[in-house]
Amino acid sequence: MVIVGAAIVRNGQLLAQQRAWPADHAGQWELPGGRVEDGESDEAALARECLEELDVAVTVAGRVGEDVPLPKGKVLRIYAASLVSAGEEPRAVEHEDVRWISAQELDDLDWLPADRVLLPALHTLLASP
Ligand SMILES: Nc1nc2c([nH]c(=O)n2[C@H]2C[C@H](O)[C@@H](COP(=O)(O)OP(=O)(O)OP(=O)(O)O)O2)c(=O)[nH]1
Repeated sequence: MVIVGAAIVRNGQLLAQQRAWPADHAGQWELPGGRVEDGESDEAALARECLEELDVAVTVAGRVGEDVPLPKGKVLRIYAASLVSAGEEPRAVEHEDVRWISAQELDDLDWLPADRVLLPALHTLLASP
């Protein structure tokens, strides 16, 4: 099963969201996203999840890093993305918090373990023009 995540970048900053649940992951940070449903493309799943979780429309671009294995045979797959309307402010619909993160702050966040594996690729993404 594929879990897709969106690396949404605006003005050199990455959008991260803080989990409100389950208890053992509450407070930890992740990228917006979720499970790809049957018959759904990765891109469509990302667009749907960003609308549900952040109430924003996104444009999905290329892959970021490699698939990261998750427990129970799942994989985490990240795509670069951008807001359709750059001025629109994402809001935490079902999360504790949502925040724009600079490259300097990236390593200091308490990321979910799989996301930590992707930090080098996320640094590369933020460094690219
Ligand atoms: N969305 C997201 N999930 C992540 C990331 N890193 C990571 O390990 N995960 C894990 C946490 C969860 O076990 C799983 C995604 O679950 P989810 O609860 O966000 O997805 P979902 O809404 O589609 O799941 P569900 O309610 O259908 O069970 O992937 C990440 O960066 N973003």
